[in-house]
Amino acid sequence: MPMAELHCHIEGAAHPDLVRAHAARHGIDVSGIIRDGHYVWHDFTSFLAAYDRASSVFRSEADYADLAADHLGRLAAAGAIYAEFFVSPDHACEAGLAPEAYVASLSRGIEQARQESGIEARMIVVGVRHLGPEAVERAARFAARPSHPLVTGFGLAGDERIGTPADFARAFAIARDAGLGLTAHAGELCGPESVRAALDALKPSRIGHGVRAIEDPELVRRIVGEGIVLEVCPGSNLALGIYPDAASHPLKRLVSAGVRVTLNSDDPPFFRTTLADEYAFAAEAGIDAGTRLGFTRQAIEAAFVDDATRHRLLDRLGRAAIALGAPSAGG
Ligand SMILES: Nc1ncnc2[nH]cnc12
Ligand SMILES: [Zn+2]
Repeated sequence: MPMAELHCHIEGAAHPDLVRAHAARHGIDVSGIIRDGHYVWHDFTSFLAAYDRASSVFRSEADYADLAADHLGRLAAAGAIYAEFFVSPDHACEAGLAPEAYVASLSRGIEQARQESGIEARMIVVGVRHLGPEAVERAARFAARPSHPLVTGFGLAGDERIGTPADFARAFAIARDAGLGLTAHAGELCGPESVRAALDALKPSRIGHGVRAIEDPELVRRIVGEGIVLEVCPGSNLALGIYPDAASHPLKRLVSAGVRVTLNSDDPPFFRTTLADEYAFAAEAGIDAGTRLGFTRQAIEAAFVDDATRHRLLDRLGRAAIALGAPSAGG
């Protein structure tokens, strides 16, 4: 099945073996976050701490170029034709690399993957919510510089329980004025009020997660009416205990309500998932192949790319669907 992804954190895509190898080179102890070849954490706070620690082992430009090429190569091998990933200048600074060098090296990884597999990719700079409005504005000012052609979006990640979306309105205004696409994590740890506040204050075209909007039918109607796209990450939600089991996850109910849904892996090895697993989750939830193909079309339609690239990707999707003998990816 041809796939596309809009929501994955690049450091969160790092495989534990790769992190261990870099950690050994730099003399960093990662025994507290990797055991038996898997990341260990027990709640959202300890997940974020493990994520920060894993991020700290990527220090050189080559480290990041390899990480992006490895991530995109895996996606392409599984059938993805397009991927956006989040990049965090704050994490690069923490690891001792200047944001410019960070984005330049990730861009090289994107170019390498494109040449090797044909996958197209873009980057979304994120501000980290729990670092506060100043840090998020700094990230927005960096994203707004016209010097990184593959940076096409700006977003808000981090701990949704800290602060309110209005705190970040200035950062989003900077990014909007620079012509960047906008997305914000909301409705993951917190409920529908958090999604509503993000829509009101930040005016993004996409919401990262947003699944807890399902708790408020009026908000679901607003999301449908305004054409807001949800970057749904079922494997992440289950791993973090947002929902106790697959049957409780609202993916199918969101689709039935008419919400524009995309499927995403968020931080795949942390949550023991892949993008292909997310599509398989949808199939197991009873979502038919045409609708699953529609998730890919939805992602390309909502992607932060220029129109020529979007048309090329839609064309490629159409041809892949025909080759599969798949039902239409309409909708
Ligand atoms: N699932 C997630 N939610 C918020 N911030 C994150 N940063 C990395 N993964 C995240
Ligand atoms: Zn995320």
